[in-house]
Amino acid sequence: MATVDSRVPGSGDATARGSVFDSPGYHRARTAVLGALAIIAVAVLLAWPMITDYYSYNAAYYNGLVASAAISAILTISLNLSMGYGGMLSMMHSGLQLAGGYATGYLVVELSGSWLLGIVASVLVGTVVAMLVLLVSLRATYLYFGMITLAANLIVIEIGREWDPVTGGIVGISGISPKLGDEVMSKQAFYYVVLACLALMYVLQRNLVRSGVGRAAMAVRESSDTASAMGISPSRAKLLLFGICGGMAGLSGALYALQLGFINPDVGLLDNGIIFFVGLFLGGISTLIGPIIGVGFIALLVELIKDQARYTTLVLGLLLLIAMMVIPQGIVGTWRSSRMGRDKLPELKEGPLPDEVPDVVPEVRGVPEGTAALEGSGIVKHFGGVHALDGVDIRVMPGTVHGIIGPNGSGKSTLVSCLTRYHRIDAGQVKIFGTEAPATAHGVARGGVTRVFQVPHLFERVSVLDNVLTGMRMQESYSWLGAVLRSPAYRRQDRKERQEARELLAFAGLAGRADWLASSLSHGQKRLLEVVRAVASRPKVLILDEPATGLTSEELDALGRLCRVLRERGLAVVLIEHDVDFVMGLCDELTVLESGKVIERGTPEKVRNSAAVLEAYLGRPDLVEETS
Ligand SMILES: Nc1ncnc2c1ncn2[C@@H]1O[C@H](COP(=O)(O)OP(=O)(O)OP(=O)(O)O)[C@@H](O)[C@H]1O
Repeated sequence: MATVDSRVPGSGDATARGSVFDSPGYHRARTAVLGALAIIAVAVLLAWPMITDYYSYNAAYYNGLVASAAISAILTISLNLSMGYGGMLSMMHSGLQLAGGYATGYLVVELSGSWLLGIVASVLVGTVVAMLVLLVSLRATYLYFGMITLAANLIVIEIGREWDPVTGGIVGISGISPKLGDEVMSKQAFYYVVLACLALMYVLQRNLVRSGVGRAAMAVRESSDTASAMGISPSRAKLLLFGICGGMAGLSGALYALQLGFINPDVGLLDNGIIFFVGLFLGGISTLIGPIIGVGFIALLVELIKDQARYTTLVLGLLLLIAMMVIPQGIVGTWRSSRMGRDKLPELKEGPLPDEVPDVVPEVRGVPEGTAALEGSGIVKHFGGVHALDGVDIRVMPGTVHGIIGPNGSGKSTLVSCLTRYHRIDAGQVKIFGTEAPATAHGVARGGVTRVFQVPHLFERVSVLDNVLTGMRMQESYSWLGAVLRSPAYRRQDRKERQEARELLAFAGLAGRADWLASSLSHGQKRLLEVVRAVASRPKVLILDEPATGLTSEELDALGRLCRVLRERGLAVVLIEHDVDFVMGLCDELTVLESGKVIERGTPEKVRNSAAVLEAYLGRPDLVEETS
């Protein structure tokens, strides 16, 4: 799932046409200029040791300056992954850097190990510490997670101060140097090591963010309920991402210790972490290049005011304040959302809906005769004194559209939440194709039951296409390492998924919107997109909670057509809906609830004529007659 910054063009007003910024010529020129600037920047960085050697008596100082900025950029990329893409407020990044620094320091100085081994150890230590902290705070919300990481940061510093034999106590460890054979590596050679690490971490971040692994993490950031409905385990997604962030922070700690030759508890102090936060927000959080640009800018600024060093903190504070007030999306985010920086949207191609059903639409065959796709027996759910469900039985057969109707507050959504394990049931049993349903919501999704919520739960800040791709997460077989290394298997699957996602969008009449931000869609299109995303997860049972609300007649047709296709393909579709015409025209069977109890079940014909329904559900037989 890419974010606004990285690839997704435009926002709501992106339809504006006619200005020079929308012309293909401008976009070609912009790409050429940005490409040239990137090449110049890389060339300057690569030639930096030679440049400083030639122009300065103090080459080592200027060399070290850029190396330090690069090390900070690595840590800021890690912070970006955690806070920006993962939505996890981390206040322990300087502590992770410290832990990484200790690992290298101990290995190189105390155990006389190689610096390369030290780096590996630092990455491991950073990963383990981050994962441990995440494990104890799995249920913590954004702010509480932040406070737990703050506590963890203090603990790491304190351990550093007290664990003398390993950390050297208050004094720390000194004499940490990268050696090649018996010789200490030159500053220039080490500069290139740091640069290579930064390039690697940038690529790691980019590949991760653009893969299903990144999309899963961002889905959890947006809504863990929705992510669960896609079969994504929020805990696993967070653990993986924060573990990777910890490894990166550990790496920056190793490089820090190797560059300066020492590590002590002060490195972990939050004061030292401020530069990473300022760099991240100034450059642009949730943007790929933002952390590097932000940190680079600050490094330059700090150097320019070094004669007034006592004002550095004040300047950084003011800079952050101004950035937040003037460019809250940071330099890169602001550029990307400006007319100059925005990508050109493809022309909208609104044609007739394609007739051919895309292959990605799932198919369910070979279910033993009489086996229900989804079955709830004796479901009881109380919220305190409210008896939301009181012994509800429901059997949804494959290859049918099953409607659940009833007046407001009758328990329809609660029933669905119980069947999909979003609610813990007080009594009863849930079965999927005859087998006891898994205990967790994402387990149920993995068992083939996907749910679309009553209140839209789209991933608004990403593209329409990326929303659909997130739905495909369950089918992705590559590992995070495969995604980072862009293995052939990953690239094959990625290509296939993108093609399938576009076909599915076209089938639902959203072809022209694939590259739009989800937030820029109309209400009806959003609802439709949610259904498409759910279909992309290839469910065997699809539950739609009031999907028709706010849809235009064309969108309603597209939704009805999709539901019929799913039924033909053997899926069970569960439909909660107040639009009586839509329900009666589409459903094979209905379950009618009232005050948490089933008052009728059967064909639309039977329900339409049921006295209990006329009386209890509508309370207005005249209305039913009108709609029949
Ligand atoms: N989390 C909750 N806490 C307390 N009460 C709840 C909760 N969720 C639902 N209820 C109550 O349970 C009952 C059933 O609610 P539910 O939302 O399932 O009804 P519904 O049939 O889906 O209604 P609607 O058609 O308005 O969506 C209502 O009385 C509602 O107030």
